[in-house]
Amino acid sequence: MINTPPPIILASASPRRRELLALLGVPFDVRAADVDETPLPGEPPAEYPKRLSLLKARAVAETLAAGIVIGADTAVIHRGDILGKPANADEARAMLQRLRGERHRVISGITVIEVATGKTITEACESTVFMRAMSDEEIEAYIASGDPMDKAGAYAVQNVEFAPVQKVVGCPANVMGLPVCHVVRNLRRLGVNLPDTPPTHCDIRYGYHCAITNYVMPDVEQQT
Ligand SMILES: Cc1cn([C@H]2C[C@H](O)[C@@H](COP(=O)(O)OP(=O)(O)OP(=O)(O)O)O2)c(=O)[nH]c1=O
Repeated sequence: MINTPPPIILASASPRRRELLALLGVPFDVRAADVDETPLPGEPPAEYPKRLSLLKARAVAETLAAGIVIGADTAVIHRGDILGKPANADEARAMLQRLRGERHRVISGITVIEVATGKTITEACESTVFMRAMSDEEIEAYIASGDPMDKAGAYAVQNVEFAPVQKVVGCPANVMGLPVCHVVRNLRRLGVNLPDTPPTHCDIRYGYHCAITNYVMPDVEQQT
């Protein structure tokens, strides 16, 4: 008898997460999870994306009888404040103006749930991002492009025209919304058979790019 592997379900509406997960070369389905993303009063910024990734994965897992569900959430943290997705152009402007020329943390929480057993793993991945000093005019043009509106912190590291990031310390895929190496590690922990993946930031020093995403950053410093 041939054992069919459990389906993988990405609990996300984010096109970036879909693209990043697709790089692993395994089939998966996508189900958006609609959860309340309001931070809890006094919630430590580092806990927030972990809690939301768990909420998203659980919301989808509850609707399924089998499979492995992946939930993720990405938060930009600047001077102790959590910056989510901007609600409007004014918020986008305020976020970009406070982030320019400064460094901030990007933390993604990821949760994997094995539906049949309820086995759940939640982790966080943190990168440090240094933004370039951008002018008010550049910020206005970027807002007019519409790109900031569905991004935490109102920017996309992957936007090559605006190129808002000077340097990333840590994993660039994490900044884009899905730390792929963490996903690989945790799917394997749940017994998922994945094709070999190239070495990445999370396991060895590997040049100035992420070997899974093949995403070349302006200046990515490796972490050991
Ligand atoms: C900082 C940053 C965020 N992002 C994106 C990734 C996420 O899609 C988004 C952060 O918002 P999230 O709330 O983490 O995710 P989402 O609402 O887009 O999707 P879902 O909850 O359905 O999974 O910002 C980038 O694409 N590039 C970046 O540089």
